[in-house]
Amino acid sequence: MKVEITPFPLAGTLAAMPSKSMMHRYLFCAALADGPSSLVCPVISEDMQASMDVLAALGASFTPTDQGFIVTPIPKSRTDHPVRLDCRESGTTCRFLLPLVAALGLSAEITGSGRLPDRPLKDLTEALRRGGCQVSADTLPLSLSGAFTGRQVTLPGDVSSQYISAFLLMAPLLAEGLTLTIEGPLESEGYVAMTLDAMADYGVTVSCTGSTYTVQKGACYRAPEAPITIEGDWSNAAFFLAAGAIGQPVTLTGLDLDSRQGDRAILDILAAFGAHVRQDNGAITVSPGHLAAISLDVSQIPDLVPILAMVAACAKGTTSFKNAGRLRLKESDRLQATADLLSGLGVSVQEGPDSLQVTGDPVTPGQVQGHGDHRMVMSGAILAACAGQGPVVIDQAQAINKSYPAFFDDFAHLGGHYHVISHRP
Ligand SMILES: O=C(O)C1=C[C@@H](OP(=O)(O)O)[C@@H](O)[C@H](O)C1
Ligand SMILES: C=C(OP(=O)(O)O)C(=O)O
Repeated sequence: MKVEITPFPLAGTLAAMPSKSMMHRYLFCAALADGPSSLVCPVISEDMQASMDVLAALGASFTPTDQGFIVTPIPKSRTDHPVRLDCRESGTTCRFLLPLVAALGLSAEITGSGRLPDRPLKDLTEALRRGGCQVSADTLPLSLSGAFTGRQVTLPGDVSSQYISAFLLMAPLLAEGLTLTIEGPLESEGYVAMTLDAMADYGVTVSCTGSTYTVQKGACYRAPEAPITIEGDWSNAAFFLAAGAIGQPVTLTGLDLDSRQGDRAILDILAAFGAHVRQDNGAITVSPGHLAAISLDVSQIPDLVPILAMVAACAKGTTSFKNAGRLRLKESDRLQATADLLSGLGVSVQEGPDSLQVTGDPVTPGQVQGHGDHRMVMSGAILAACAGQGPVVIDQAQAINKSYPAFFDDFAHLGGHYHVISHRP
């Protein structure tokens, strides 16, 4: 899909959509629980659906309710036939799935699409092999068989936190429990905290000493009686909060200020740029200020970088993003894609191996690539609407469905002007 954005600042109030990352975690916990549980999540993105589909292929079932689903867990007795599991483009689904299949002792063919087959899995596949599994390759597609019999795992902290979340999530299925040690600094730490929170809501306590996590023998996921409501998504709310910083005031509701989501840092960062941030009875309003360049270490907040780079394009001076190397491992090479998008719209940008420097400049009209990446499309749309000086065309805009299917509806709700030029992917 190709869309054309005509400049017109966004303004008004919006409800945050449910967190994709939290939903993935609750889906996996619910699918492994000792009975059915209810998840309240009124909007389902493609990535959430990918997790639901692979869990359904393993035997879980999802019965729609008014606002979400009752999840009936994977039965204890399962077929031994190899299953085919398609993770589509969802890195979280894929990383969470591999150790789960191994813990269940199943055989599976695991596939993915888009950029997922190019994204790294090696530390995960090697850990599984050390635990006794057979894994045919270190990227998708791959086949996996043999039960995981390891009792301890060591994983790097600086490639993907999803590896760590994945082994923690499967640990309660192991008869002897699991000790997981993280080597080196832990990046994207908030995502591991989110995993621990979801596990705790399903009755599993993980102890942590320094960089070692332990799930004790006998741990077991217990279905909570009360429905679990998936909290608002800070990573996606960030697009519209940023619109508030560079255009006109925007208010978001449904976000938890005490959330474990690392991307709630968007508020402090926008304030550091010079935007005005106000909280009032759970509603968060961001209004423009005199934006000036800042310097950011983004090792804990990789998903915020594309939209923050758009804010930087509207700030006086040169903003630098450092420790951004893992952005190259996402749905696109997001450092290159961000640099391409900004330079395509006349903004000065310098890309380093793991850094980006963006200088505030007028945003010219133009045609840019969405790189098949939801966060690139949404970033480009916000910049074009709030700071553009003429129409901006973005291709592959259907990528938004990966995390935020209602993005353009919400964009229009806030007054944004877009029209679809072509429906072809
Ligand atoms: O666990 C998760 O839900 C995620 C972890 C992060 O990945 P990395 O830890 O690989 O950086 C983040 O970028 C991704 O969008 C979602
Ligand atoms: C990187 C992302 O997700 P995943 O790793 O699950 O594909 C994302 O949503 O930006």
